[in-house]
Amino acid sequence: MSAPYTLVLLRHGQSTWNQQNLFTGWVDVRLSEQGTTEAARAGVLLKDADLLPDVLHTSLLSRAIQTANLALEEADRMWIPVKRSWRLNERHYGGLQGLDKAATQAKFGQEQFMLWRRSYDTPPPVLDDSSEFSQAHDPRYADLGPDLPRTECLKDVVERMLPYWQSDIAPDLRAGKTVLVTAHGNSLRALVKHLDGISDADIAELNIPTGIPLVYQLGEDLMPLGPGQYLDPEAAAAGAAAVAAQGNKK
Ligand SMILES: O=C(O)[C@@H](CO)OP(=O)(O)O
Repeated sequence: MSAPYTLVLLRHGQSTWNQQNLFTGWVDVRLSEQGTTEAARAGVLLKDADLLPDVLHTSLLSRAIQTANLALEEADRMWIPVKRSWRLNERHYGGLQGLDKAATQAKFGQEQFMLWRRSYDTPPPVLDDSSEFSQAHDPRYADLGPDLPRTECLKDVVERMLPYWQSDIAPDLRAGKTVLVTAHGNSLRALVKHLDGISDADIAELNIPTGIPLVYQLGEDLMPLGPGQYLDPEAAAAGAAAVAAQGNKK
């Protein structure tokens, strides 16, 4: 098949921990009620735009899987093939997993908080394997061995996500399939950084809203032919602003 190729990125709907304003990372929390509504609406938006996915790629985290299921049910595409990979997981938030974002900002100050949250190459402290928020003993990651992260910065996410983009997503795009990738705020920031050529400094400003499909048309080189388009731009702008403000939430 020849270009343009169609790629749809979808961050999971609001999770219970997004709702409670907690750092989540690899902790496997589910969608909130609002999140299930957002996920189903994402499917309606896809259907209304006549963007019917032929193949789905998700992370191994339940909130992304639930989101894809709900969206594909609305779009009547539950039957499409699925591949899941830890490489699409949220950024591992290390020792911040399970902590309240506003309390963390109050305790460490805004500068340190933003460094951990949005700098490109400063990872949070390592999470100990004995923590209740650790994934060291989670069977879904049993084959990862030394690849299992205990903290990650966005640079680490780019480095573990891009090989999957090349090996698994790119061939589906080149085969002419409409590809849906259902993932997370920071794994999608990593992918958008690659696609839009955003600098290490400027990526700090990018926030991805929950539950709104972001559509790219890609050329032969699998780079965008134009800017990505949210299917509901107004809701996307409001959602991104809400994500940006999470440290200030009471
Ligand atoms: O907590 C997290 O895992 C992420 C996404 O919800 O948060 P942040 O936007 O602060 O990187």
